[in-house]
Amino acid sequence: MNGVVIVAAGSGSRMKMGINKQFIKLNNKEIIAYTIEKFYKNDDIQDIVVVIKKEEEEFFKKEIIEKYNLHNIKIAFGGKERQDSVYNGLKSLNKDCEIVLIHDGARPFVTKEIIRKSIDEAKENNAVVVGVPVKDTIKVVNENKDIIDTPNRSTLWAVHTPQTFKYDILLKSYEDAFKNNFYGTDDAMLVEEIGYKVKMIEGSYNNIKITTQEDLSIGSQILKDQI
Ligand SMILES: Nc1ccn([C@@H]2O[C@H](COP(=O)(O)OP(=O)(O)OP(=O)(O)O)[C@@H](O)[C@H]2O)c(=O)n1
Ligand SMILES: C[C@](O)(CO)[C@H](O)COP(=O)(O)O
Repeated sequence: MNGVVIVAAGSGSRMKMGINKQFIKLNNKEIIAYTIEKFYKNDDIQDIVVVIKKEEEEFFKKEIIEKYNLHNIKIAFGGKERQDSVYNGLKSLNKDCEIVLIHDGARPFVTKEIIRKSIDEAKENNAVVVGVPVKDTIKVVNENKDIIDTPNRSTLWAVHTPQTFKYDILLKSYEDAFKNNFYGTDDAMLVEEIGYKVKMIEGSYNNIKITTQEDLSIGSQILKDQI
């Protein structure tokens, strides 16, 4: 059985619109509704957990679950950091979950192909993330903004979600991380920390995370192109 944890319990502080960015509408539909539907209308996925803020439960049930007729979606509640939210979602998955995908609620442009490829590769390789090669030259700077390094661009990828794992490996990585008070900025970091290899697979430059207001107009354009 394949399950997905969709994390949507952030605050959207960089969006600066005073609401959880996941409830902002793009072309008349909420961002989180697009994201859930990518997994809901997908035969490769049998179990869906959406992690939300406790105080947004009523709104989420009425304005997303009921409005878009979504059945058998499980709800878990988020924590302080993204990592806490993912862990709460992981614990709500069906006990016979073999492959788990972790996906940001704020990445509505994930495709069926990316989901399929992630599951196939995770079965072979235990742990995989999607990403894209960076197009810009990346500089490392110090606190004074002096450039201190220019890493070789051919080794650099920007990492997206889904990040996909054999369930047992991811659960163990999360348990160890909390034991050691280790916090990462993505799921793969926790798996790397306990010594597993994580494979990168090429995703799409359109699989953006809606983070700032600029991303809303980019997102509307991607939607038009996808229709
Ligand atoms: N405690 C948290 C923090 C983040 N997320 C989710 O993780 C994803 C990626 O996080 P990010 O883009 O940083 O979202 P926010 O935390 O909402 O945004 P910001 O950092 O601008 O406040 C989002 O779908 C967000 O809802 C979550 O479920 N729980
Ligand atoms: C997991 C992630 O989507 C990879 O890019 C990202 O790290 C989560 O969001 P944040 O912006 O780093 O909080």
